[in-house]
Amino acid sequence: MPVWMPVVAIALVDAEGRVLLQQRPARKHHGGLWEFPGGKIDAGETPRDALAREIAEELAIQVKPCDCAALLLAEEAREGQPPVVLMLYRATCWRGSPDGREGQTWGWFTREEARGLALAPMDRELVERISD
Ligand SMILES: Nc1nc2c([nH]c(=O)n2[C@@H]2O[C@H](COP(=O)(O)OP(=O)(O)OP(=O)(O)O)[C@@H](O)[C@H]2O)c(=O)[nH]1
Repeated sequence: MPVWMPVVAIALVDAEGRVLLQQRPARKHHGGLWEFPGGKIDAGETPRDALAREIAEELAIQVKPCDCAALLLAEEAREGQPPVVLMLYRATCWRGSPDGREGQTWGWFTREEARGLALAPMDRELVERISD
């Protein structure tokens, strides 16, 4: 088992400054909570490659690795499991229209609206730290 779990996620920001958040499937860790799209980085992938892959799988949009800017880092300890280290990127351009390909509920939210969601713990902190 790895000693830590690298996870990559993205704040997709639309023309009105809202971010895209989606709800985790009930059966998964943090089930039902809202988070940024993304996932675990596979062996041999760079964070940006992992982002492009996850976003295409989850939302059917194409984000070029060069259009992703590194933004924030967060860590979460987990009982009996390796800690998660989440690398959050930001992008304002992509190709295609988001479509929840894994059946997830998703939407665009202002910071104020995001505060009202049941966010995953790291995401609650990240939403506050994203600058305007
Ligand atoms: N994608 C994503 N994961 C997050 C966020 N915040 C957060 O705590 N996590 C946690 O990071 C881990 C990422 O796992 P994941 O389940 O999204 O990754 P994955 O799709 O590659 O996993 P899988 O193939 O096992 O389903 C989970 O423990 C998840 O709860 C976030 O904003 N985005």
